[in-house]
Amino acid sequence: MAGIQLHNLSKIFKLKEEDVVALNKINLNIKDESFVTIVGKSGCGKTTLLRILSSLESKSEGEIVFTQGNTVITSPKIAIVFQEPRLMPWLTIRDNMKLSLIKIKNRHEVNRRVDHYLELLDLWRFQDAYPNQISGGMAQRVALGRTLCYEPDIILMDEPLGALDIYNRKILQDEIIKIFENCKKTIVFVTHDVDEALYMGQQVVVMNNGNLVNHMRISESHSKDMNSHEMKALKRALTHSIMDSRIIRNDFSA
Ligand SMILES: Nc1ncnc2c1ncn2[C@@H]1O[C@H](COP(=O)(O)OP(=O)(O)OP(=O)(O)O)[C@@H](O)[C@H]1O
Repeated sequence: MAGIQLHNLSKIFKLKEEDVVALNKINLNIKDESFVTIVGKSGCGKTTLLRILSSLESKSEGEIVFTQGNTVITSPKIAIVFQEPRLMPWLTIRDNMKLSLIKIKNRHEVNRRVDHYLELLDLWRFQDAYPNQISGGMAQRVALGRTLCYEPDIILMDEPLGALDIYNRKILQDEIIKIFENCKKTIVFVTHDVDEALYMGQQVVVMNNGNLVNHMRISESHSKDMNSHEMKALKRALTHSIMDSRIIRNDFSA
């Protein structure tokens, strides 16, 4: 497990005509074993942040510090789940899940992990099927299983449920929460959906135009009633900060 501290993190894309500030000196502290959701309009910098955290993109300025308790660590295991499951069509579900374990030579350990996550994600019956024989929701569950097999310290999720219908979305939301509670990972989950951000996160971070504009801590329990007065009020406040680009805080490191 690992925590993440962002210090004045910036990303500027240099285009021919102009510079695009995708992240503007943001400061954020994500604690070890916490579930943080990031919500904001399209283009506000959510994906850029995840891509920098996972080293798919370089930062322009600032610092990222990974921690374990009070100790700074250099290279935590980080995995990313995308909106599309990105499965290999010529491999079975079982073999797709093994892909993240390619560096592990011990076959017993590989099978132990794959068996464990096939079971946990209720994919056991489908282990010999191919991706074109399963539904979209199930394919995303396989993508999640492949990530969990890797046993990362930090899981970054970029709109992982965005392509699913509302029913499968709900089921997977609860499964991801259950996995978080069982496996105690640090999860950073990006979504456009305010309800999803509130329902899933222990903390919700709002981004707007490359800035951090709000940071809410939600009650510890994940059994949230989205129709309660408290959640409705939080939803109103979140929506307001997503829509109002005048508010800029950028420092939520405390
Ligand atoms: N490779 C790139 N080159 C130039 N500009 C980029 C690049 N990637 C992202 N941007 C710009 O950076 C800003 C943030 O983009 P980003 O994809 O991080 O937003 P987002 O919040 O994830 O959007 P969405 O929800 O639509 O995925 C946008 O203005 C985008 O056009």
